[in-house]
Amino acid sequence: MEMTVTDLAVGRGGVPVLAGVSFAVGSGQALVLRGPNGSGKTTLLRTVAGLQVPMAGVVAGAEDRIAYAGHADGLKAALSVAENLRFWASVFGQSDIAPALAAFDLEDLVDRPAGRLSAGQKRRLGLARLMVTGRDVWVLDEPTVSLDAASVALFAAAVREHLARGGAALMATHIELGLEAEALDVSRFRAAAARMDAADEAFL
Ligand SMILES: Nc1ncnc2c1ncn2[C@@H]1O[C@H](COP(=O)(O)OP(=O)(O)OP(=O)(O)O)[C@@H](O)[C@H]1O
Repeated sequence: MEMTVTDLAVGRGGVPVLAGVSFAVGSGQALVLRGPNGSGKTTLLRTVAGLQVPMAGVVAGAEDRIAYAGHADGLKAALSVAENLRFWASVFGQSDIAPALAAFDLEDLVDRPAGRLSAGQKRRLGLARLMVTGRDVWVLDEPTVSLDAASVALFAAAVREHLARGGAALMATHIELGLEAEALDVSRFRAAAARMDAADEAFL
């Protein structure tokens, strides 16, 4: 399994943000996107995950294989931790939620409604959902936001396990996860229109 991104151009509100982006992520590999705030990491991840249409280029090899976790947790507040995970497992045709509960230290919280979890607990539940999708390619936008050091370590272990099983991960993060991951700075793909904007600002 390999996801290839070829000459991709992505934008927000019709304005090009990145252009000419090419990379590949295969089984057992992680690629970390770097770049300053506003450089286009979220826009790129959303496009790769199929949540928005590319302005040009192709994403191949990942059809129906991507599990996306973005800034919004997307949890159902009235459902318990276990019910949230069971719901997502059923959507993806899976049934076993026990490994996900264990991996993200959620076993003591199974019956608590998601709406009454702390921010870090919500994030752990949001990430645990990745494990019940059964999908190969995890596309993650700032997955460690709100996580304490112990939870970051749980997350890193879950990613490592996913890679060891032949999965792949593409993520934007400013945190060092201790993974053997390649890094790609998206700044070098900044689109021409975005550069023009910056130049205009500089002259004001
Ligand atoms: N909803 C939107 N409509 C129009 N422009 C947007 C929208 N969201 C973001 N942008 C702009 O698109 C550009 C890229 O934003 P993006 O969120 O992809 O960057 P990022 O690298 O993920 O930033 P951060 O590190 O702050 O999360 C920025 O200039 C931003 O202002």
